[in-house]
Parts: sequence; structure tokens; C-alpha cells
Amino acid sequence: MLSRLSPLAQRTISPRLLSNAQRTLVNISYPSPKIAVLELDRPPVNSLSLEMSAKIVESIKEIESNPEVQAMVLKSSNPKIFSAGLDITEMNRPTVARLEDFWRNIQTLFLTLYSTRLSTIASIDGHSPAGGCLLAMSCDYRIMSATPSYKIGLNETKLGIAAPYWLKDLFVTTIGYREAEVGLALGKLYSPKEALEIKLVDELVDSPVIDVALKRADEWASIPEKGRVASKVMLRGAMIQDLEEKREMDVGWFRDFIMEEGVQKGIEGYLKNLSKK
Ligand SMILES: CC/C=C\CC/C=C/CC(=O)SCCNC(=O)CCNC(=O)[C@H](O)C(C)(C)COP(=O)(O)OP(=O)(O)OC[C@H]1O[C@@H](n2cnc3c(N)ncnc32)[C@H](O)[C@@H]1OP(=O)(O)O
Repeated sequence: MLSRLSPLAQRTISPRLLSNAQRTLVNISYPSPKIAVLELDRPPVNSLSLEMSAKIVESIKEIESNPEVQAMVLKSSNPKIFSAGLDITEMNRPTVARLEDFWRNIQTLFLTLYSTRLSTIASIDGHSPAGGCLLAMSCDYRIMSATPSYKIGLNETKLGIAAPYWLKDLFVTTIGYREAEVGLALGKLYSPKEALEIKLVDELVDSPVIDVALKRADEWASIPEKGRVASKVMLRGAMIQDLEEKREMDVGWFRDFIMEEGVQKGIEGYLKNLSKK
């Protein structure tokens, strides 16, 4: 994997990211024959790089390939961050080829997680902004820690960017048009209590969230697969087909938006502020 980095990237990359290059990025375990746990494990914040999203997709496919498995819990190895969303460094002065590839992988991640035959339970024990919220919303059921300082939502506008149209659609489908309109415009990050009120999450629990997530996975896994999957396809099929048809148009929109000089300056400033904290 390292050999694919440019010489400049190899010189400037932090030792922590270098060690990430050797990590598995996700861990899979099977607490019972019908249930898998997919743990995100990309320190420091589980951000979604090209390699991370590809790895999650590969892992979901691996889990799906066992016909006995009916439910998958998505969790984080980080005790206070579910996922910090897209890896912002992927959008900071990228090459066009890498940026387009990155976005195709993010699309595939959404399509794979949103359409899997598995029942998917998000165990959100920590912050879940932007792409983290996308991961959670792509699951069938969301359980979040009640810890008041945690935040979830789509904060893209705060970075000077916009959510893609399909993420906007997912947000509208999940929380309704008016709440989505305000939430997207303001780049609003909700507390767990607020997230429950608008049904962005289904349940709040005191940590550890995983214990309840495993119980819910058991319940979902007990529903006969054929009918459960048929109803999932009925509800999600149209959105999946729409993006399948518009993938390259969406890649072009993303590339043109991100490569704009003003947007690049905004991303640079956002990254600097994050590192200064
Ligand atoms: C046309 C446009 C189309 C599509 C738009 C694309 C859609 C984008 C959606 C996204 O997902 S954009 C990413 C949005 N994510 C965020 O804004 C989250 C930013 N991060 C945070 O708010 C915080 O890091 C945190 C609340 C998640 C955790 O806080 P804390 O525990 O205090 O950690 P640090 O802030 O100190 O972060 C540690 C370390 O990690 C780096 N980092 C954080 N988030 C990201 C990220 N998303 N991508 C890359 N790197 C990130 C941060 O800079 C720190 O790095 P150091 O080197 O300074 O240690």
C-alpha cells in the first residue's frame, strides 16, 4: 500500500498514518453464528480514506458471503469517536485521479452498506459527524450513547462544501424535509438527545452501547430473511438504483466542486484549525 503513495506524500506523512498503512483498518468478529461485529479501527478518528472505505466494503462482502449470518453490528474501536467522517486530507490538494477514485469508493461504501441483505445496527459510542453520520444512517437501526457531549449530524457546510445529492436524500428520508433543510444549511451537529427527538437515531443508552446493540442484532436476526430483505429492497431500492445510474455524473460534480480554488482554501483552513486545537 505504501508504494502507491507519491514520494512527497511518503516524506510528509505522519508516523501515525504510516502505522495505519500496516493496520487491518477494520476487525471482524462473530459473537454468535448469526451475528457479526464489524469494528472500525483507523486511529486517531476512524476517518474514511480511500483504503478505509474499500476495506469496509470488502469486510461487508466477506460477512455477507456466510449465509448463516443475518445481522451485523457496526462499531468503533475508539471509545469516544464512531467516525470523524471522510478523511479531509483526501480532499486537500489531491490529484484529480485520486480524488475521483476516492469518491467512487465512498459511493460504493454507501451502496454496499445501504443495500446489504444483512440487518445492520450502528453502535454509535462517540462523535459521528458527516461521513460518520452517513455510515450510521446507512444502517437499519441506530443506537447512540446518551453522553451529552457527543455530536452527530451533517456539518459539511461548515467546511465550505455540500453533502452530495444522495446523502441529502438519505437525510431527508431519515429525519424529514424541514429538519433536513435546516440541518444541512447550518451544518448542524446534534446532541444525542436532539438526535433522538428528530429520529436521526432510534435509541439512546448509557455506555457501553455495544451490549444493547448486540441484543437488537439478536432481535433483527430472528426475523425470517426473505420477507425482511424484500421489505428493505422495497424501501431502499429506488435510491440505490438512482445513484447507480448517476454515479459518474456525481463523481464529476464532486471533483469540480472540490478542485475549486475557493473550496481548497476553505478545506485547508478547516484542517489547520483542527490540528491547532
Ligand atoms: C462537493 C462536495 C461533495 C461532497 C462532500 C463530501 C462530504 C463530506 C463529508 C465529510 O465527512 S467531511 C469530514 C467532516 N468531519 C469533520 O468535520 C470532523 C472533524 N473532526 C472533529 O470534529 C474532531 O476531530 C472529532 C470531534 C471527531 C474528535 O475530536 P478530538 O478527539 O478532539 O480529536 P482531534 O480533533 O484532536 O483530532 C485528532 C486528529 O485527527 C485529525 N482529524 C480529525 N478529523 C479528521 C478528518 N475527518 N479527516 C482527517 N483528519 C481528521 C485532526 O486533525 C487531528 O490530527 P493531528 O495531526 O492534529 O493530531
